[in-house]
Amino acid sequence: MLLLKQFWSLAKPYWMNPAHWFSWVLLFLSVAALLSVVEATVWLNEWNKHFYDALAAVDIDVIYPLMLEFCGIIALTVVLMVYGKWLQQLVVIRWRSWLTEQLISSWMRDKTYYRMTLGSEPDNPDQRIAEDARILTEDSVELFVGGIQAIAVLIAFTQILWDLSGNLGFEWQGETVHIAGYLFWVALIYSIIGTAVTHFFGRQLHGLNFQQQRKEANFRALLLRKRDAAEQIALLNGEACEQRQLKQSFADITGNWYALMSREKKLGFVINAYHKVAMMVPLFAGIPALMAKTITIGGLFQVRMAFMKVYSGFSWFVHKYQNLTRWSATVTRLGQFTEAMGNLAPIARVQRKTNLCWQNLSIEKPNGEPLVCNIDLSLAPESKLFISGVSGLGKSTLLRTIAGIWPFYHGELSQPQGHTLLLPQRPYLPTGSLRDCLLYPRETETTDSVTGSTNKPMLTDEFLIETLQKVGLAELTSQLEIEAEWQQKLSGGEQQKLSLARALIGKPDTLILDEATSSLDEETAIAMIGLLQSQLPQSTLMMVSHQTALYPLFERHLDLTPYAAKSKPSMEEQACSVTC
Ligand SMILES: Nc1ncnc2c1ncn2[C@@H]1O[C@H](COP(=O)(O)OP(=O)(O)OP(=O)(O)O)[C@@H](O)[C@H]1O
Repeated sequence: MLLLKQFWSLAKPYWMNPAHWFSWVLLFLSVAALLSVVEATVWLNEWNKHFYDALAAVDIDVIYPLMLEFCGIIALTVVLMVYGKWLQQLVVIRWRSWLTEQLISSWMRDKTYYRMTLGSEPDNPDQRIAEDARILTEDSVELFVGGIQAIAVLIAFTQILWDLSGNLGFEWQGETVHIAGYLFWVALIYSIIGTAVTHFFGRQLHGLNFQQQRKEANFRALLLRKRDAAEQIALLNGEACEQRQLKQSFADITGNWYALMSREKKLGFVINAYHKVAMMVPLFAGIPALMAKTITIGGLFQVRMAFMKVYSGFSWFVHKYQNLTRWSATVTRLGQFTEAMGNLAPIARVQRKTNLCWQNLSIEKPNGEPLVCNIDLSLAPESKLFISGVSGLGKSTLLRTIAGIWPFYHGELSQPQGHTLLLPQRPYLPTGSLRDCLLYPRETETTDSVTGSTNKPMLTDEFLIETLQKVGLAELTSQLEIEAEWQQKLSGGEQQKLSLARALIGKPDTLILDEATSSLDEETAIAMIGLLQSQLPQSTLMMVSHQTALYPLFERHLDLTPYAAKSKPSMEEQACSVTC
C-alpha cells in the first residue's frame, strides 16, 4: 500500500497535468495497438482449429488459403506489436525527460544538493536521478501496458476456453457430476498455485534488488572519486589502499549478488518448471474431451492455445515477478529521495541591508556542536576586512553562513545589497574551454546566426585577455577556446589566479575570499589582493587567510579566537599532548 502511495506521488504530477495530454494520447494508442494484437491472436486461434483439422484431413484445397491467411495475420500482428512498442518507448522518454528535469531542478533549487550533504542524505543522488528515473518510467509503462494486455487476453480467451471445454462429466459417489468450462478452472487453479509459489520463493527479491542497486552505485561513485583525486593518490602512492577499498566495495556487490543469484535460482526452478508443465497441461486435460469425441485434433490445439493464453493472463504476475521487484525497489529509492528533498527545512533567507551586520551571531556544526558564539560586527559598504583564527575554528563556516548556504546559526545576520561572490580555497573549474572556466557560472555568450546579435552583453575577448594578463596568466591568453580538464592541467596557484580573474570579470558588490591565495607565494598574493582592491574599489572585501603578510592591506581585522565556543589547543599544546 505504501509502495503504491509512493508511486502515485511520483507519477501524479506528470500524469495529472493537463499539459501532458499528448502522452495520454500516445499511451492510449500504444494500448490500442497491443489490444489489437490480442484480437489478432483470437483470429489466429480460430485459424489453428481450421488448419489442424485440414491437416488431419489432408485437405490441400483448404490448407493453401489458410497458409495465406496465416501470413496476413502474422504481418498484421508484427506491425501492431512493433508500433505498440514504439509508442510505448515514446511515452517513456517523454515522461523520463520530464521526471529527470523535475528531479534536477528540485535538487538544484535552494542549494538542496549541498544542504542534503549536511544531514543524513539518501545515498548516491546521481544514481537516483539518472538510473532510477529511467527504471521507474520504463518499468511503470511496460507493467501498465502489459497488465492491460494480460487482462484483455484473459477476457478474450476465457470465453473461448469456456466454450471449447464443454462439460466434463464423471462419476462421483454413484452420481454423475458435470463441470462446465473445466479447462478454464484448470487454468485458474494452476495459475493461482503458480503465483503463490512464485511469491513464496521470490518475496525477498525486493530487498536484495534494492541493496544491489545501492551497492552498484557506491562502487561507481568510489571509482569516480579515484579519478577526481588521481594526482593526490599517485603522489601519496595510495594505490594499494585504493585497491583494497575498491575490492571491498566490489565484494559488497558480489556478496549481495550471490544472495540474489541463490533466490533467483530457486525462483528459476519454480518459474521454468511451471511454464514447461503449462504447455502440456491443456493437452493432458483435454484428453477426456477428445476421448468423448466432443473435440477434434484441431479443436485440441485450439484448446491448447486458448489455455496458454488464459494461463498467461492469470500468470502475468509470475512472468513479471522480477520486473516487479526491481520496479518496487526503484519506487522506494526515488520516493525516499524526493521525500528527503521535500523534508529539508526551508532555507533561511539572509536579510539584505546596506551594511553587513552580525549581532549575537552564533554558528554550530550540523550536529549542534557550537563553533563560534556571539559575534557582533557591522561593516559599511566598500570596507576591507581580514579575518583570522586558528585552523578548525569555524572561519570557513562563518563565510558559508554569510553566503547563505550554512543554515546552522542563530542571531542577527544581514548581507549587503547586490551581488556576492565567494571564492573558495580550491576553485571549481568545470569541464570545457578555458573561457567556460573563466566565465563560470555565467553561460558563455552565443551569437545569433541570423541577426548576428548576442543573447547577453558580450564580454569581449580583449577584456578576457587583459584580465588574464592582469592576474599573471598571460601564457593562457591564446588558449581561451581550448577544451581540457583544466582542474588537472593548471597548478594550484594558477587555478587560484583564474578564480581571482572571475572576480575581476564579475565585479561583485561583496567579494568573500576563503584562503583564495593560499597557493600563491606571499609576493604574488599581496599583488593579487592589491589588484582586486584597485580594480574593485567599490566592492566590500572580506578575506579569511593564514597569510599574515596580507594583513596590512586591510583596514579592519577580526580575530575569531575570542569567539571560539571552546578554545582550540595551540600547536605547542597539541605537540605537548602528543609527547606527554
Ligand atoms: N559539512 C560539515 N559537516 C560537519 N562538520 C563540518 C562541516 N564543515 C565543517 N565542519 C566542521 O566545522 C569545524 C570548522 O570548520 P571550518 O572549515 O570552518 O574551519 P576553519 O576555521 O576554516 O579551518 P581552516 O583554517 O583549517 O580552514 C571543523 O571542525 C569541521 O570539521
